[in-house]
Amino acid sequence: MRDGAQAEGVSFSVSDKLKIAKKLDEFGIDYIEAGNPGSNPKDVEFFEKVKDTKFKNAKLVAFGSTRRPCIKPDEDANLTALLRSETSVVAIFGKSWDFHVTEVIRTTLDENLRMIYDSIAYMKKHGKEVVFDAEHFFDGYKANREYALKALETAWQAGADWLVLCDTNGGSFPSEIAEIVKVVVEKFSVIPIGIHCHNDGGMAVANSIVAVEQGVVQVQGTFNGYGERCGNANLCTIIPNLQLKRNYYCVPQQSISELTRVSRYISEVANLAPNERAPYVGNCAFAHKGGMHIDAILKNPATFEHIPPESVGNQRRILMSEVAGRSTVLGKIQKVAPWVTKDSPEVQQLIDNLKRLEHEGYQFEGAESSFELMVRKALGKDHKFFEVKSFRVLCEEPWQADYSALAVIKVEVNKVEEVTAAEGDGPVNALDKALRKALEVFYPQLKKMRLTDYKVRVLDTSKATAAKVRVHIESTDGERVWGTVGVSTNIIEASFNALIDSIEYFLFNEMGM
Ligand SMILES: CC(=O)SCCNC(=O)CCNC(=O)[C@H](O)C(C)(C)COP(=O)(O)OP(=O)(O)OC[C@H]1O[C@@H](n2cnc3c(N)ncnc32)[C@H](O)[C@@H]1OP(=O)(O)O
Ligand SMILES: CC(=O)C(=O)O
Repeated sequence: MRDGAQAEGVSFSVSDKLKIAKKLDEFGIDYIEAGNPGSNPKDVEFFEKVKDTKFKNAKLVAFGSTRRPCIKPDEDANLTALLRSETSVVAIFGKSWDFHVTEVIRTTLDENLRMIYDSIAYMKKHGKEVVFDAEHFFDGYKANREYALKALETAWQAGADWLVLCDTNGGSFPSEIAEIVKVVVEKFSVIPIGIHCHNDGGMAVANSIVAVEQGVVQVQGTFNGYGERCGNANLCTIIPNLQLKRNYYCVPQQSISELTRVSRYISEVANLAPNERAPYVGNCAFAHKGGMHIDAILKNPATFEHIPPESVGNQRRILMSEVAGRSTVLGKIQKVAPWVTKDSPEVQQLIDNLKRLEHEGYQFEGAESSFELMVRKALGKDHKFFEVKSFRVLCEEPWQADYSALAVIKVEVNKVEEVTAAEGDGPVNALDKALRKALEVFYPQLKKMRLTDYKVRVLDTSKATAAKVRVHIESTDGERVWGTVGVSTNIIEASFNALIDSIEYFLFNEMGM
């Protein structure tokens, strides 16, 4: 929570932090580095408020630096703030790279060692469990091995309970990490060692895992890999890798199946879109698109899945597209016509249609309801709920009216006509409102349905404003979510077709057809 909050775009409130801390505790995280009380009043308030919370598993950790040069620990504002936070554990970060001592702190190498010693000894005197984060340890070791090891030794002599090796700039390779961690684990065999990796070279997860293989017993990371610059080691990848594949105990076994839920909860609280392609927990992690993959998955999921998705609380998804085969569409077709088999001629005909339409610009991935309606039409299982006899959309200059567009529509249901008009914030919005208003006269249940997403993609940009566009609409009735698609050179027509599909799909489901 401390390093995660250093990510660009993340700004947790105190109540966000309290919620996340509880969630991490329930999940089974052992240590939660919850904030930096010497940094800002929000973290001070968090540590004040969290005092009333009982945690089942986790120990809360307050984080801060060694004392400033040439002062006593009890004169240091940051160390005072750490004590005031009243956590049983504190993490003290200190310099272990000589270059940082002279360039950043601008003090002597000896004074930096005294800063490490004094700060840790002071915390120990106050009864704290102390984690020493050796900042830039790997770069420091490569530049001046003797000094980097001296920083660790000083922390140990001062009474640190943990020595944590940080790849602060995130540029190390797994082979380097493995080699250096091996030396440290052998040299400091009496004290537990931890690892803290940043992801600037895209190797934070691999670097953390090789460190564990060399004997470290604490991995510092963040959920979803949030953190400074390219982020920290992603615990949503490290935990299942270690626990499911290497039999290390990280969290209670039943928590592993909560991993996807916790990852998405934290992205929700952080107000960041979840990473679709994240290993294990991403929406695409078990999404199969290639026809041959899908055929194999349906025969035996282990053919194209490294673990069962449900073991981390994720789910398998089968995507509809131009690279689909008959096995992909069979399930959708059987929903409408259960007697159809993979070898039925209708299946080949529908897959040919799908590929032709994708070539024309449709994309059925995420718009599978439009495909289902196409199946109904092809198999004669269609139903005409309504007919749109005509519509007209008028656009006005927005600065001359509250609404910028007006739509008039005439629909017919069971030979009864209804004409309505509606204003909207643009032509598509006006058309959507007018269509619903007219249809709600016959189908009041449409009041439950609403649009949740509307996306337009220009397909052939070289034709500029004459280009074909694809419109994707996502709708919900509060319980289900479904997607539909429309393609045309006219954006209103493309939107209209996607809207009509969305309403028809809803009505089929409402009527249980
Ligand atoms: C690798 C990491 O992620 S470590 C954690 C980094 N996190 C953060 O920086 C977020 C929290 N930081 C802050 O809120 C602020 O930087 C504060 C409150 C801690 C300090 O603010 P300021 O006193 O205004 O200093 P400023 O941020 O400009 O500079 C950092 C100071 O910390 C000093 N410093 C850096 N590392 C250490 C260390 N390990 N031990 C002691 N002092 C250190 C620097 O030398 C510099 O001191 P100087 O002003 O005498 O040159
Ligand atoms: C301590 C810390 O956050 C780092 O070295 O990256």
